[in-house]
Amino acid sequence: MIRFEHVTKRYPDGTTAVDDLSFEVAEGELVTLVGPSGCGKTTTMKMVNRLIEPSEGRILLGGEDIATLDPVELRRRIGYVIQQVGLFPHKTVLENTATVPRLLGGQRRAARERAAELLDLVGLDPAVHGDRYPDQLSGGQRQRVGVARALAADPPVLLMDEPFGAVDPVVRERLQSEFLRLQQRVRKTVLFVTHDIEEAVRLGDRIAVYGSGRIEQLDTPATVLGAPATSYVADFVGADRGLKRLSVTPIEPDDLEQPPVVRLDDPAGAAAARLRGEGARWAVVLDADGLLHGWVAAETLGDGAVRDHARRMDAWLPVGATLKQAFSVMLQHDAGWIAVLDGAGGNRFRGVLTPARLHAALRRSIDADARDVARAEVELDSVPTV
Ligand SMILES: Nc1ncnc2c1ncn2[C@@H]1O[C@H](COP(=O)(O)OP(=O)(O)OP(=O)(O)O)[C@@H](O)[C@H]1O
Repeated sequence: MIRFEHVTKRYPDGTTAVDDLSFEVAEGELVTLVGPSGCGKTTTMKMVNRLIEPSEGRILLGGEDIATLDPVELRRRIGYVIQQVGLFPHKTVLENTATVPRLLGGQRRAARERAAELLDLVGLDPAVHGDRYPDQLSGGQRQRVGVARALAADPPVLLMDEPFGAVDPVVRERLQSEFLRLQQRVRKTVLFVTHDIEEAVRLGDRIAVYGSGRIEQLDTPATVLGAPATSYVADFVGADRGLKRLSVTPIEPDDLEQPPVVRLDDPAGAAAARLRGEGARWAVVLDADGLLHGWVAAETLGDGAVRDHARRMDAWLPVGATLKQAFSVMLQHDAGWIAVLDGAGGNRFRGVLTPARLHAALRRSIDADARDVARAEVELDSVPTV
């Protein structure tokens, strides 16, 4: 979808900001460009919407060489979100968001309806925030308006340059989650610049780690963290990359422990006998529809039904959530285990994750990468030398 072919940018003063860059961002893919200040990320991005022209090489968008396109026409196909959002201060939030559809010749009413939909999509209530002016919003809210405005012309491509850089870490994390959810719905082709490796890991389908003017490694977050291609990348992603892996390793059904399961309406005596027989100290409790209710300790089971003794357990996660989320939910609920349910609204109970299982899952993912690296080394070794 976006393809860089041997792109170099040399500024008039002789600085080579980007040096012979070749890579591709697939349709619907989000690639984060990450690296230290001055390594050429912004230059790379601005060449895509022709705010900067390359010195050599070419960039293709949907197969077309962008040098042959009218820049204004090109920019209509590309949403652009930057840190200093650049909203019009004298226009309301709704008017700001509706600007581009209006410029494209849309009717006022249709443009405003579309703008309201977009504000809703980025988590702002048009009825509450639509008529405010930018200086009546928080920094995080302004960023959301920036994203809504970039989406207004429904461009297939989004360029985002440190869009969440100016907000505090808590708001930033929330904006990231919301943006991820949004991207799952709209599936734009996105180039996202950040100098924050955590953000790059969290958002990117793939990460491009920049050295000076060059990409040192372009791969999935798990591979960049697990098998850094060079010592530069290893240094950049940091010594705590094992911890960062938690945020990119999903919970898989095989990671789960299967404790005994009882139903709310089961007779307590029978449940107690069963748990004794299995040597189990507790069981997960499901309701009549098979949905998670909570848990019950074997020693508390007396008369009546399981429901008379069961305790509620609200901490759960869907299959596919990350180990970091699991760890965080465990800490938040001070729980020794958390239930894992089918995602996608199914909510069927799949098993539980314990700290021991979490550790095993982390090991599994590290070992898998170690095998990949070993395999790559064997392949390298088998290349004949002359
Ligand atoms: N107009 C210019 N003239 C000369 N050199 C420039 C110009 N713009 C950028 N540079 C240089 O090109 C290099 C890459 O700059 P660029 O803005 O792409 O980096 P970056 O990775 O986006 O940095 P940051 O994270 O600080 O924004 C830097 O050394 C910068 O000083």
